Amino acid sequence: MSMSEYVVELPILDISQPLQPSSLTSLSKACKDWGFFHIINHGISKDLCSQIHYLSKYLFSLPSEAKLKLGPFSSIKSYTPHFIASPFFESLRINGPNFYASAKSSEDILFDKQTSKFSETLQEYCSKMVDLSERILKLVLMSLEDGFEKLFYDSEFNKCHGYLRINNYSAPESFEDQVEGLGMHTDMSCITILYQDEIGGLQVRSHEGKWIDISPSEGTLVVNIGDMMQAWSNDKLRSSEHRVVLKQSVSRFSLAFFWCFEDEKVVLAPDEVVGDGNKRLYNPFVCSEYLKFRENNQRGRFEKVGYTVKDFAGIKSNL
Ligand SMILES: O=C(O)CCC(=O)C(=O)O
Ligand SMILES: [Fe+2]
Repeated sequence: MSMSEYVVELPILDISQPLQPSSLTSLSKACKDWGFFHIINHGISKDLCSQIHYLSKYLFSLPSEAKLKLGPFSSIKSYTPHFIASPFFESLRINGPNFYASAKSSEDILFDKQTSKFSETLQEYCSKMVDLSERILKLVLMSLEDGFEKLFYDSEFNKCHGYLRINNYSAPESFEDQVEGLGMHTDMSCITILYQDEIGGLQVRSHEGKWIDISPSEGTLVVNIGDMMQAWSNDKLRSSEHRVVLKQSVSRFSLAFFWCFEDEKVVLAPDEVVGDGNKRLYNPFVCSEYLKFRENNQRGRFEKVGYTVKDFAGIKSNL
């Protein structure tokens, strides 16, 4: 077996300029095979990411009692403490469309009304993410077939909304080589845009079940396809299982922006997307029903996610 079987070259799209046909071809292949690709020249400065990292570090360093005022059993529910996703993972959620207001309601509870740039900074980051999500989604549609972005963006994706998860991974002390910071899962979004710090540890699962590193690279953001797009595209786009592994004594930080269909959306691949003579692989389903399904299957289990959109809405005779 040669080493090359373990290495994957994901395309790096320069999204500051129109994509060349060859870039569209590699985008289309990456979305089908891996559901992951990279973007550069995206307009998110290193400084903005460092600022959020710095402000978040302070936030996560607060005592648990303070953080637990933000959830999961409080009315605001923006905080996910350790031992829900994994012993090493905690996160804060910022909801759109008014990201400022969402960040501010967490900030006011945590920071005792003292002024910080937390909400302003997150508003800036998230509004840029909204803009990026729209542009990237159009490129993904275009990669399915030229013209699909015009045919489907406004009719199918105009009510999409976004939310950000600020992910903080604490350093494992254990002497095992690999500890899961976030177990294997698929994202429930249409697409996810991820900033990861320089530590690494994000891995995507190949069709054969091998874990492949998605290494960080400065100035690069990771984009991945979520379950909603997998179902909507009738499996022409892949929502891959991925996870985060941690190194001993090293903490890690990431920002995951999820761009999603509205809750009441009925997800159904259009005929043009399924294509003549192809079988439809999913029954239509309401977005919020799938979110509920995942929540119920996930609660209290941090080792594995076992259930995806295939289990929920996949047409059984095709499985
Ligand atoms: O922290 C990361 O790099 C990945 C996070 C992730 O997959 C998620 O939040 O869904
Ligand atoms: Fe994820």
